[in-house]
Amino acid sequence: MSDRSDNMPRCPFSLDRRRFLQGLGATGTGIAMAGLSTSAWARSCPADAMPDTGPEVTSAPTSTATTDAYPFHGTHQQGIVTPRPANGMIVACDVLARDRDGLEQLLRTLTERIAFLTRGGTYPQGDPRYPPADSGILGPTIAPDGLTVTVSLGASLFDARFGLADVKPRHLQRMTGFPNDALDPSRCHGDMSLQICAHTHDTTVHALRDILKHTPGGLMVRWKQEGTVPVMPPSDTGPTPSARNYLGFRDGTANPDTADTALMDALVWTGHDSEEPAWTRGGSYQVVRLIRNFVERWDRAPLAEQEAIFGRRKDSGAPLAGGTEYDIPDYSDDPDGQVTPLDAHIRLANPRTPGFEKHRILRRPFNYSNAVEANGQLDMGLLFIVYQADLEAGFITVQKRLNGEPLEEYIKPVGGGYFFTLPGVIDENDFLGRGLLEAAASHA
Ligand SMILES: C=CC1=C(C)c2cc3[nH]c(cc4nc(cc5[nH]c(cc1n2)c(C)c5CCC(=O)O)C(CCC(=O)O)=C4C)c(C)c3C=C
Ligand SMILES: [Fe+2]
Repeated sequence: MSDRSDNMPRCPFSLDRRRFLQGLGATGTGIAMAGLSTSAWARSCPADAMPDTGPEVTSAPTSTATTDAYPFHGTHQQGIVTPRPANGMIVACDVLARDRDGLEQLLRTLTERIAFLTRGGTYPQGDPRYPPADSGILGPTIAPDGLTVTVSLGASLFDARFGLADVKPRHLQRMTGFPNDALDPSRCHGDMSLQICAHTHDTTVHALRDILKHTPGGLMVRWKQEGTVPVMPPSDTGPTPSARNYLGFRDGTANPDTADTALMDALVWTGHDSEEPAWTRGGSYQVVRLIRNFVERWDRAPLAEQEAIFGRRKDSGAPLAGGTEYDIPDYSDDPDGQVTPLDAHIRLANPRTPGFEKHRILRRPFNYSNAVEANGQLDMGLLFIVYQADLEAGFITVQKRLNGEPLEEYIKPVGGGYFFTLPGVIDENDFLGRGLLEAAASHA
């Protein structure tokens, strides 16, 4: 029994509370049903049950995690033009908050947790009568480890619940299937996506568990996909270093150069279009696609066919016309596709014709390897993540061009969603989504 006698809602992590939630069934739904706001819950937590968000890391981390840290505050969120680390995951969530105040509380909590997790720090031991402040999977000192957590919103968040319809990003829509898709509804859409990336896998898992622990009644995970990319040697000179995908080809080669800020303003960051709501400036459209690779079939396909399908050499990643990986393909002297087939993946995705520049997208994919299918086939593929300033001009245009490509014999999109990545958090007084909520309030 608890020794508390006041009428305040108890700390969400107390034993009593946990039993209460178990009795209700699903954690988040239970809280929502019980009519408790996350803010009331947060207020009821004793200070020593909450992590210390103050000091920078001073002691050496206990794991192999690194002390690389990306600054949290800025015009844009991290995790978009940030170099792709070895581990990434997308967690699509439904928002359980019941009104705009609850949504604001959720966004403020996310801001506070992500600011802490990406900076790192040490947790207090706390009162043993309460659950520990942290899962403990990284030890007592949390190293930043190159962690980025990128928060994006799905079209469903702009339904009637929060009164945000009037300020929805212009192109944000529910993802619909393309001809080769076999979308599994349980792996599609979501009110919010969290892209969590770091050098080590444990850091991403720790961040997710921390965020979920601090947002009871605010978020419920809908689906999740983890992925990895091989770490590339420093000798790699590409603008966004490529890494081999599970079809054995170098992936990322022809990405737009993330160091070119004018190019990023044109291709990746939203808000340069006067028809978008002003609050979207500094955000980006995020597309997530879970694309299964039929690796058993692929591994039996001739090398020449594989290279013709992509339009690149498998060993070096160079265009079929020759040169080295980062040489820009030129199709002008190959109008009939004698060297690079007209339906090669890279030629369809970017024909390099005048005016096509505006359709370029920033790809940030990870390879995934899940369990085994019932028929014994490996469930492997690409956690395809792309960012663009304009969803229609970017992914949707490029995917329509790719519809029917020869690669489709070896791939099957099975899930994903469209999201809008919120602009960055400027300083300590700002929080994720502040501009959106202020715009909605002034529209009312
Ligand atoms: C709708 C956009 C795209 C989807 C979906 C997509 C799936 C997909 N791609 C690969 C592997 C490679 N893609 C490569 C290049 C490339 N792909 C897209 C777009 C989509 N890919 C673009 C825009 C480009 C760049 C084209 C260019 O500008 O030349 C390459 C070549 C190397 C590289 O540039 O990264 C590979 C390899 C897989 C396996 C896949 C789905 C499973
Ligand atoms: Fe591709």
